[in-house]
Amino acid sequence: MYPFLKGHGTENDFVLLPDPDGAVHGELTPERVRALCDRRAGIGGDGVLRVIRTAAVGAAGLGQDAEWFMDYRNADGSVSEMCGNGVRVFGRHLAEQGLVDPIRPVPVATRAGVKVLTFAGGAVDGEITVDMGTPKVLEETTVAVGERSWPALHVDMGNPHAVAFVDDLADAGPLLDAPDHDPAVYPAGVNVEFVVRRAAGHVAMRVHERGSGETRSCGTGACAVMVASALADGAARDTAYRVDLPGGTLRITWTADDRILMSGPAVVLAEGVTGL
Ligand SMILES: N[C@H](CCC[C@H](N)C(=O)O)C(=O)O
Repeated sequence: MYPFLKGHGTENDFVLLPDPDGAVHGELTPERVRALCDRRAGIGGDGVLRVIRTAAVGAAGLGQDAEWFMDYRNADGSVSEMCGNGVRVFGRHLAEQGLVDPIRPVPVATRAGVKVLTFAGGAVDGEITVDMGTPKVLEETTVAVGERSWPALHVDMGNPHAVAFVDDLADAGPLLDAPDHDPAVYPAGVNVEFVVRRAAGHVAMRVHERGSGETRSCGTGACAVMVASALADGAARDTAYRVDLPGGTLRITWTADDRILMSGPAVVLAEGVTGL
């Protein structure tokens, strides 16, 4: 039997696997990840966060100045470079276990480089702000659901996103399958976000996540939505955007020195053991 915990950030939920030296869980096969994320026969989650020391993770961690590495997997077992909601839950777990001190900024290594977390008021249960690094704004493309298609902006947050503005979030339909996208633009698949404007500096979105389907929230996706919205609005840097998702709200700022800061909650709600 193996230890696990369950957590979420704005209802993007994860199975956490404590594995500090990589000796507990062995190889995290896609089959095992799928079994863990299965909402009927497993624990259930949009993804898995393996909590492992950077020194134990091998090449993916090389050169990263952080003690802990977030080994993220999507619910289908695929590997992704980064998970914004996941890294907040990851940080909350480390702080609750006394493995990091929330008084000081906490660096976390990922496949998209080191992300630095700041706990509001230095409190374990405080809102967490993540420096998500510099966004890459790439080409205009299109996405489609059934007969309907929309222009979309390719934004890379360490993982790939396509952001499409719609008149009504219901226009995107049931989002049961991945929206059609250009494989030449997204050879490794894509997270697709649909966004509507609510007011100046305030948007609402839905997301179909690569490897997990439609989720209640996507942190990197909310950052990509904010970037596309700020560009479309001609917003000044350091303008804070409110991004409403089905699972909650994230606050996102694009700084004058070209970094994206994402603030939001993180909850670890259960722990147990599993034979999966
Ligand atoms: N499905 C995404 C990874 C999880 C991103 C999302 N859960 C977040 O909070 O950023 C991908 O394959 O790039």
